[in-house]
Amino acid sequence: MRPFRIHVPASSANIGPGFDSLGLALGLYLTLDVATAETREVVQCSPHLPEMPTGEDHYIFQIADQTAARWHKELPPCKVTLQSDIPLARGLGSSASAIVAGIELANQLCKLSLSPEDKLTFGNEIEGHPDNIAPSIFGGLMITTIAAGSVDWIQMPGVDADVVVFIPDQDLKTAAARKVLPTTYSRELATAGSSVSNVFVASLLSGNYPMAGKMMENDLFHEPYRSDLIPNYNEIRRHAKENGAYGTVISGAGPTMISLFPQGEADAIVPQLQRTFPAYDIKRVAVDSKGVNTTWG
Ligand SMILES: Nc1ncnc2c1ncn2[C@@H]1O[C@H](COP(=O)(O)OP(=O)(O)OP(=O)(O)O)[C@@H](O)[C@H]1O
Ligand SMILES: N[C@@H](CCO)C(=O)O
Repeated sequence: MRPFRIHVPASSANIGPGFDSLGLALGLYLTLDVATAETREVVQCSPHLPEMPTGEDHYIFQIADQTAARWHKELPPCKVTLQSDIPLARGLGSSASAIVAGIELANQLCKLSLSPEDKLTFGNEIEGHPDNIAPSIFGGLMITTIAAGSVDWIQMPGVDADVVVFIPDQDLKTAAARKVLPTTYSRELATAGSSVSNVFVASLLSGNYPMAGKMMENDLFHEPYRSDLIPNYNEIRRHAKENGAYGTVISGAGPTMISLFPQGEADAIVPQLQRTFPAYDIKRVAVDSKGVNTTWG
């Protein structure tokens, strides 16, 4: 087998009112270098990948095994060297990137010829919602739903804005951040919340970013319940707005926050934001437009 490399982008889900539906692929990557070996082995070379099982039990191998089994194949042994720019449990889709990596690993090793739709459907079954899985597979801005009985999606190439992330030095597991959400919403709230989401997506499509920013900051489905879990939630939103941001929201389930700024303006503003919030890693990140990508050595 020729060695190969799998590149999977990070993602930011929800983007405010698009709870469990919207996700943007980001130019931070989980990278797997895969080579022939007698037994399974994982070598991790990144501070973002802390203590984890390095053999049979590694999460990515578990997903690859499930994928192979689903298509009636067995995963052959291999050595995987992992590198990652994606901090774990920060709201940047690390779990989805690991799931997509496992699916793609099985796809290549077992020659499954999976389509992007196959990967999305299976990845969504594992993660339970498609808003991180879809951008990690396709790239760009993904608008998804599972409400019509399948995973249906529309892809936009990206956003005409600069994306800035505020990554705190603490984690928040998605499961914990989902526990604080209501199990049901009234018709009044669901109507209002989905109307905000409708206007948000329409604003992005029509290029009305001031309106998009206003809608971003008016989510009714998750942000009001999670804001107390997010350090400096109000301060970051206010400060970003004072410095020209269209809008700032929780990235995924948090605790990272993400802002959209007018295109070309973020690089000048980031140093000032970093001085105000020194405990954070604040940076402009590109939007990834390719999604999961395999290259052969
Ligand atoms: N590269 C990886 N290898 C193995 N396990 C991983 C990897 N990346 C993520 N995980 C698992 O996923 C968990 C984090 O998933 P979680 O859904 O809580 O956060 P997230 O995906 O980073 O954030 P969000 O879903 O809000 O964007 C980690 O604690 C770890 O168990
Ligand atoms: N839509 C998900 C994204 C994080 O996995 C949530 O907000 O819980």
